[in-house]
Amino acid sequence: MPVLAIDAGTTGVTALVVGEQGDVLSRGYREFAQLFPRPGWVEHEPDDIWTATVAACREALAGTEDQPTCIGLTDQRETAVVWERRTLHSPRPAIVWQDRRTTGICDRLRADGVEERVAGLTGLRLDPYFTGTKYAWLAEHEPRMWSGVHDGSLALGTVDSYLIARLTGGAVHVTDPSNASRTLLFDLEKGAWSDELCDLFDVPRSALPELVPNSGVVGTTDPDSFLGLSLPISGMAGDQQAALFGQACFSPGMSKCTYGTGSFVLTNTGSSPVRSDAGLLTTVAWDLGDGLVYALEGAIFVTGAAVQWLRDGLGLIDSAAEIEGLARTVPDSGDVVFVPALTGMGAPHWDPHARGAILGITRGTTRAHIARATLEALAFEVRDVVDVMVDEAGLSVPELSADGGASANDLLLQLQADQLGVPVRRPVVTETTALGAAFLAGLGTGVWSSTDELAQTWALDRRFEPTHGLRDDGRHDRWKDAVGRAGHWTN
Ligand SMILES: Nc1ncnc2c1ncn2[C@@H]1O[C@H](COP(=O)(O)OP(=O)(O)O)[C@@H](O)[C@H]1O
Ligand SMILES: O=P(O)(O)OC[C@H](O)CO
Repeated sequence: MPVLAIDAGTTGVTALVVGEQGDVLSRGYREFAQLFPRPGWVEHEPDDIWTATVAACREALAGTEDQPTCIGLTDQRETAVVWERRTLHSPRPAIVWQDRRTTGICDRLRADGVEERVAGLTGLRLDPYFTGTKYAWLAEHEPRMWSGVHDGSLALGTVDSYLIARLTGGAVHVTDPSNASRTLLFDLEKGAWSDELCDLFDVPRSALPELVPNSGVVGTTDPDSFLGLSLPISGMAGDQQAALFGQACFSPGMSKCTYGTGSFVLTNTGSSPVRSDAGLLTTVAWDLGDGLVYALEGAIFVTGAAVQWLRDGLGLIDSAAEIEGLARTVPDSGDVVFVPALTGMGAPHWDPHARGAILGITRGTTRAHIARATLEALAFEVRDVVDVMVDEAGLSVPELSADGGASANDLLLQLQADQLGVPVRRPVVTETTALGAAFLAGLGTGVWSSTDELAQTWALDRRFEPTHGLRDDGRHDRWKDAVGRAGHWTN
């Protein structure tokens, strides 16, 4: 009884048909347009996301004889979508999580002294990253459109809610606690929308989706809207939480890092939310119907994107995969340090004014040293987050499970193990966001009976052991020094 998993990511939609052994039977993928209407603004056309979703699913379904019995959905989180309840069309593009236009709103709210209260309720920070600030911007700048949100003709939601509305022909308006916990509108401990936060961001509670658990049937696809299929939608989660689930990190203390455009480290902390004053986010991992499970998260904005910049900005490599061979032609970075703060810094520094820096260049520096310094930077960034988890939050991280596009890079994962001083393990299936969505959906319809059964499907591809002595060889101190210099670069 296979499951169709839809991963609606930031740059494209992946669809997988997943078999009962957690194996991938077929795949589909479609990119969609990234819109940059002004510097620092990032938008998506919701219709484009929907069209890419249908096309990716069509491709995946055509690739296997085994037809799925249910659907799981995971999404890029935080992105704010508005649509007409009646027609399902959007009056304006979605404002993407990467969009920085709400920096001024965050500064104003901070000056009003509400940050501590907001952080206390949500486990997040006042940062343009989060959905509530984007709604507040729409309320302020597009009041005519926003009156439709107040009068009930327009619905609000993140990409999960929007796609479920489209899949069900408008019959269902839901979200789950993992996505809701990224909006700045969700009370983390109560597990419910907060009226106080809705007032603060000028969001009518009635425009928000209904909260449902991450696993269990929430609706059925409308055959007229979705490929002639009538399938139960029975699992959903934000993509980083789905990856934690797909890595079978079901017990407190288990950690994963997804290396994509950015990197996201999540540690399962069980039924109690663990707070951080040092730059980590407290978030809902999932609710399987028996209470909230929480995670501590380090969200790093630029990691794989730095590799893309070497390819597209500098032309040092022709493909992302080439970086490994190039970096292996030198034994080390020759004292070059690259701080890839290309769009500011996320966890644990949270400095939107930081910019990238390459330090330590000499006449002997080659493109191979820059490539190696880039991979070292990715490993340092993740180490900084894990160090805060261990030193400030008191968590133990005895090993890290790696996934995502850049986890194909063996040198990166070896550098990571060396920096962390603990093993890094890579599963056979590294598309863990989609896999997690499939697991949640299959649990919701009885394809799998328990998380114990799911844990059996986790298969090791390779384990990277730390090299003795490299964690404390002085390179990380030089990195920290360089990070300090890259900070507060713009006004
Ligand atoms: N072999 C590799 N080494 C380093 N980075 C890589 C490699 N392959 C892909 N990447 C990087 O991984 C990212 C793509 O990973 P993916 O998981 O698809 O990201 P996303 O879900 O954020 O779109 C790109 O930023 C790319 O530069
Ligand atoms: O779509 P991705 O894989 O870049 O992930 C985006 C994150 O969920 C943003 O918080």
